Amino acid sequence: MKHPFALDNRLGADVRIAMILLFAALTVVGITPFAVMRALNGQWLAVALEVVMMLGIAACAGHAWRTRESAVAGSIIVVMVCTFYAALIVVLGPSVTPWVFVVVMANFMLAPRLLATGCSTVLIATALGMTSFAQPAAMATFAVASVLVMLFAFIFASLTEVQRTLLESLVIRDPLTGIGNRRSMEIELADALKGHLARGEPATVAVLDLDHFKQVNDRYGHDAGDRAIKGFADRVQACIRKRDRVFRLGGEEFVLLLPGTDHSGARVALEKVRDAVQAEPLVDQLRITTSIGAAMLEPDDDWPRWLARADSALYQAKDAGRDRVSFDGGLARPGERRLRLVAGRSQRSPEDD
Ligand SMILES: Nc1nc2c(ncn2[C@@H]2O[C@H](COP(=O)(O)OP(=O)(O)OP(=O)(O)O)[C@@H](O)[C@H]2O)c(=O)[nH]1
Repeated sequence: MKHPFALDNRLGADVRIAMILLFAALTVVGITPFAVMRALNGQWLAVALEVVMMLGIAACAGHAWRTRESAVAGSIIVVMVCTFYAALIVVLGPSVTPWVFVVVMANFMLAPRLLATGCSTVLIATALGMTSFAQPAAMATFAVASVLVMLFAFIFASLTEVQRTLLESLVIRDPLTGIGNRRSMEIELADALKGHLARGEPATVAVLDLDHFKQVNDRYGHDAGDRAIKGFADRVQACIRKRDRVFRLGGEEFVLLLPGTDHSGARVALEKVRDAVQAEPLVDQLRITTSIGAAMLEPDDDWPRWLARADSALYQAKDAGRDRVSFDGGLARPGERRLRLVAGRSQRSPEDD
């Protein structure tokens, strides 16, 4: 199964792929004239190193573009470029040493900070050890300048990472409960559906709705209602397996994804959740029950249909008296359930509660 917050990976991967493509393009534009010049001077070893490096970068960029797998491609480029530049410094001497600054900056944009720091340190050490500087002061200047560039790049990469994490959490997390929001549910449900259908594994999705929640707000205030919603999310998370996922769909409605779980397994898991919710007050002395509708994945499902079947079952649970688990596929045929879903939404009134 994919990472719980698949969108995190997508955001990160897209930025890194953009950096890899930019780096590949700039490398070709920046290095080709030097390679031509060296070819004219007969420096064939250096030309060979530069051409092989450009081809390697282009291959990694192409792989990243095709597969959207940016992390490995970025790391390979960093190791490769540092190795080739260390070799070029040995072959060509001080004339290529200034490129170290560019490579160090690029390292932190393409690879994780630890790898970038390691490779940059090795490159700087090689440049210091293999370059014959005119004076000790020139060597000291190069050493200090390159370490400062590495430090700035490290700090910049760290700040970018912090901002990316913040952005991710704004995009995919529900701010009240801290669990995944509707957007992350859509991504994970689509991924789970594809994976489970391909492997022929069962999976169940459930829609959970707090009962008579309007009365909670009306009697105890919106703040108590908010705390109850948060308490509910915590309670559900505490009694599900690690690979199960819970999302807040909106309001007092939640979605629970149970991968690798068939009808009987889901029945046990969902009864456990239902029981845990009503067993203790969610907030202050407030005891709330929950109704749950569930649907097992069927071969011709897409994720909205799968979810709609669970939602339809939720209305059966509500109609049957609440505080219960209902499975899709009971009384009505699919067409009828869909009609119930639409009608149920618009016709329910507070008096029903
Ligand atoms: N405190 C709080 N209340 C919310 C939030 N989102 C939705 N609600 C309230 O949840 C209530 C949902 O009410 P209804 O959809 O009528 O359902 P219900 O009262 O739970 O009744 P049943 O679902 O039929 O058992 C409404 O009063 C909403 O204002 C929220 O984020 N915080």
